Amino acid sequence: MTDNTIDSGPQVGLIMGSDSDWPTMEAAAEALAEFGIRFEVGVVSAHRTPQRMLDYAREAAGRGIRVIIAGAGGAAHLPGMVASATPLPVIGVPVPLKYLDGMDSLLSIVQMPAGVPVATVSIGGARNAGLLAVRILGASDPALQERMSAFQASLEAMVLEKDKALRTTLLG
Ligand SMILES: Nc1c(C(=O)O)ncn1[C@@H]1O[C@H](COP(=O)(O)O)[C@@H](O)[C@H]1O
Repeated sequence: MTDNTIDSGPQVGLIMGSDSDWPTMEAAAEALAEFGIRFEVGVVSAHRTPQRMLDYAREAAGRGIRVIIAGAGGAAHLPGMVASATPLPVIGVPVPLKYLDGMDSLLSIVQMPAGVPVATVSIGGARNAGLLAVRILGASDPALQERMSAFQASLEAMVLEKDKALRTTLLG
């Protein structure tokens, strides 16, 4: 029997350690929306709400979530801790803060011990996190994969257009 609740529920969980991360994380939401991906957004902190973080990670797969994007700044333990408590793929976004320019977040997220992977994008790379989530979902959804291919073709067309414009400006 089909579980309509799961089929129509969010496919991606977009979480962040604080609402102050939203200006960075918003780009992930935009990318998901561009591809028509159903997603949920929430603040979950390993440091400040450890029980909520564990509950979220343990229940996500059962609710129909298929990919988790987790953004955090500073001592960014959220993505790794979530990955430790779910079998779902977790994409970590290092959020740059006032000090250390996000290097602290990047190193906190990327240096996971073997066995507990977090797919880490660049500092502030939330758009790529959203696009990576689309690609993961597209691996089992040919129509979505086709849309990703079309998006990639549009990138190529955009670059060729820029190349043409630059040459025209420089060479007349
Ligand atoms: N890195 C974490 C975690 C965590 O990893 O559990 N929880 C909050 N934070 C981060 O603290 C920064 C400052 O948060 P506030 O702006 O709320 O003080 C944010 O970038 C957040 O992701």
